[in-house]
Amino acid sequence: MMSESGEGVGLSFGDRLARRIQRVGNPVCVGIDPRPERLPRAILRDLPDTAEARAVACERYARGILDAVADLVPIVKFQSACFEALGPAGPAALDRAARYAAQQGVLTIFDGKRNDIGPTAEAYALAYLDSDAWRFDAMTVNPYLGSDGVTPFLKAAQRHGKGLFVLARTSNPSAAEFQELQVACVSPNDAQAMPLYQRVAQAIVAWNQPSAAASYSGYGLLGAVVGATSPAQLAQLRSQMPGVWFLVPGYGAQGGTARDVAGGFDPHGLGAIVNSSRGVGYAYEQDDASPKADWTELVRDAVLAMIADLESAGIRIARTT
Ligand SMILES: O=C(O)c1cc(=O)[nH]c(=O)n1[C@@H]1O[C@H](COP(=O)(O)O)[C@@H](O)[C@H]1O
Repeated sequence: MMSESGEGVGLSFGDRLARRIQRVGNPVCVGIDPRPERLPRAILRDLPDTAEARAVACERYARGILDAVADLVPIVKFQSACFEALGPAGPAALDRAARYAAQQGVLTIFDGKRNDIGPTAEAYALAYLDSDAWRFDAMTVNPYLGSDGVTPFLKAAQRHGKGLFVLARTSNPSAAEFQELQVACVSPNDAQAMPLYQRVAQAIVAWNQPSAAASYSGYGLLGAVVGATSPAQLAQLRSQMPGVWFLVPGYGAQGGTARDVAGGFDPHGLGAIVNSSRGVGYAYEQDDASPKADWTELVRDAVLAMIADLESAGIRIARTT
């Protein structure tokens, strides 16, 4: 079973992402993180005060964003927490929105940062990658439990041409608390200490190697999440992790700039997707006085501005047809 997007059906996730980025000519990932209190007035107007109504409103918001950007960007990322926060109706709204995204031809990431012990990870992999229950092209995974917690996702992703983005060096203020702890490897031959995120990066490279070697683009099915808020680590990891896609959150609302993310790309402008959720999805809040009637036009303008900003930092991708 491959992506419903029809984008390069038959190709691995790494190749499908490369192809789609080259088709649209930019590496922007639009984050869809709906917060009921921040939805556009046009959606909030006459909204009944029920959980079901809020979930339908968030779905309308997600569809509005997709209508505005699906032809512009390679990929979108749904923040599961924002839908789960709406109660039982939230995940159902997420499912409808994700299916709509697939119909629009844009690739999709389920951002739920899932993991558990092996057998439970298998159940998560069954839900998000193996079965028809959810239709996403990729998902985020937390590697804290070690390789037996990641392997079920890896195997399911391989079976179905899907992708994984594994947390490596996250964008949040406390990221260094554990991720930069110096760890020594168990083998006495390998006594050199390194930050924990570097050890995770090494594991990601090893897990990714077979699919990268078999790909056309050189990029495998695994990605690493590396925040825009640590540009030095991002650039260092790029050189250490050839063939691994980066999902780079933290641009915009968290302070990351185009210059900060530039080190995440390879010389061809591939290798990374840069996420912006609030900076794009709530662009209409900045511009209440805008003569543009439709909030989705302001969201589209924000994406065009982000693309131009990334280009100004040298992130350019040659378009292919
Ligand atoms: O995996 C993620 O997407 C993620 C990892 C990380 O290190 N930092 C991070 O911000 N994210 C997610 O990326 C999005 C960032 O949102 P904005 O700060 O509004 O652009 C949110 O959905 C976060 O949960």
